Amino acid sequence: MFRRRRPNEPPLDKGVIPWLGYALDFRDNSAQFLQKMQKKHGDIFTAQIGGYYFTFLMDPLSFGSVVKEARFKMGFEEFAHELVARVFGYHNISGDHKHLQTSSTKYLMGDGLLVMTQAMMENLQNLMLYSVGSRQGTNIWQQDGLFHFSYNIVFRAGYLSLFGNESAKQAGSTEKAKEMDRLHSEELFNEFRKYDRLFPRLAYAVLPPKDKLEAERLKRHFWNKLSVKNCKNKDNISGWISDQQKFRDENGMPEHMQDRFMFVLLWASQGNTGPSSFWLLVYLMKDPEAMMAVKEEIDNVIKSSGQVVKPGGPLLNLTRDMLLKTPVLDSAVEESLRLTAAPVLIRAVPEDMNLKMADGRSYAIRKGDRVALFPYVAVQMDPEVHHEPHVFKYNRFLNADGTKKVDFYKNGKRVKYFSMPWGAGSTICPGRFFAVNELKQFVFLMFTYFEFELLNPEEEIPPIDETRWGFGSMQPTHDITFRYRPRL
Ligand code: HEM
Repeated sequence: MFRRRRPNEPPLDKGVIPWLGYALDFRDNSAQFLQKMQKKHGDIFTAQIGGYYFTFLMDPLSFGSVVKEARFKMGFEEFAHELVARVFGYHNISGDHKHLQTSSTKYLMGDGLLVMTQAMMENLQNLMLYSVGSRQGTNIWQQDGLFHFSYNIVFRAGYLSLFGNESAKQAGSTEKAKEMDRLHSEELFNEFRKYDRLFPRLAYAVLPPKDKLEAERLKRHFWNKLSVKNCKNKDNISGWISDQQKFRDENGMPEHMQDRFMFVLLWASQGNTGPSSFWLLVYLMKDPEAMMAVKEEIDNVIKSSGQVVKPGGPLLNLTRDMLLKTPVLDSAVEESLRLTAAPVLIRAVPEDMNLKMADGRSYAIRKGDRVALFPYVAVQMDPEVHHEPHVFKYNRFLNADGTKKVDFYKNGKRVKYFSMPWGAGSTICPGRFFAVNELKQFVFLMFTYFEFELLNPEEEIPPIDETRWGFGSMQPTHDITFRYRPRL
């Protein structure tokens, strides 16, 4: 209450409500709140939010001094453990964050990614090609919400690829096991969406009692469904999941706590990619030139792999190698993430320290405070860095010679962190290569196997739901209807 700004500290704004400070403004619309504060105080300021003092750094040229500062690492872990305990009921053991990183490098990148790409392909094909009946020779138009459709398919395929398939032996046959995969992943998705809707208010600890009970019920549902015991009966469990279980088991973690961790992993791995696949598709569908460029690239990649996808023929074998030959699609993916992925990066300050800005200014930051970056406002929407930042330009991240564009400037200086959908530094999303792969596989299959269009081509892209800023991929306020039918 008595805190005053000291010499060399950033501008301090405590708000008018004691202790709470700006908690409500931040919760209701973090982006708008930060834009207002940036206008009032400039590119660094300290705001009181729910009893904590957060120093927001809004100058992207200075992001390196937060992202690369080793002293923030410990602070982040403490903060993350607290949040995970509150929202998921999971209590960590020593070394488990480090192990998650090592295991993610092994199973979600490099050679591990080859295995995951194959698994994802098989699961996507099981869900997408079966559900439209293309194998049954029908080609009638079907209608769905594009957000629901994309999230549903990408969530379920991602979940099955990581957590494993029904055992063919127990099911009696491979076909029966595939059918069971389709049914139970659908059920899991429906329950997940209920939790997903409660999530922002759960994270801010503002759920009314009835919803709190529902969140508790859902958590238990997932602990049970994803339990180590149930996992043991699955086929094709990914190394990522089995390695996490093995590590915790060997380090004496009780089984019920391991079950809880499985839900943390489901959340981290499936909460963002589905919504992102929706934004990618909807932006492409509203931009005929982008649509054509991506379609042409996909057709060429398939053609040069020597495959012909035709009715009754073999399914498309989309390899990791093929997915590496798509600069246009890569740029479209990056652009849609720039527009719709909006994490807040928070670091706890372990000791009094100085934060150096790119222009030479230096600010004193107090022990116990938090430092935060919100790249969405600070850089992804900065018109100086990204011309017409609200417009989807599928080739924004493409040079004229077809290589990836990485040169973006502010005040004549090169901006290293020009878009940060994955966070950065020691906590950067370890699933990012797998996630981009998933998005591209989904788009490849949509373009290869289906005709699809918005039911009303004039309908605007739905706006972003402003209550979810800070949690990763944003979601739309409402769905948009589209129709699709098999090409083959
Ligand atoms: C479009 C999809 C995705 C987006 C936008 C996304 C974004 C993020 C962000 C912003 C963070 C926090 C970074 C930070 O605080 O600095 C994160 C963490 C994480 N993500 Fe992702 N992610 C996506 C997909 C995935 C997938 C598919 C997986 C796994 C298969 C995954 C696994 C994780 C894990 C385990 C963490 C925690 C890392 C840690 O604590 O060090 N993510 N993700």
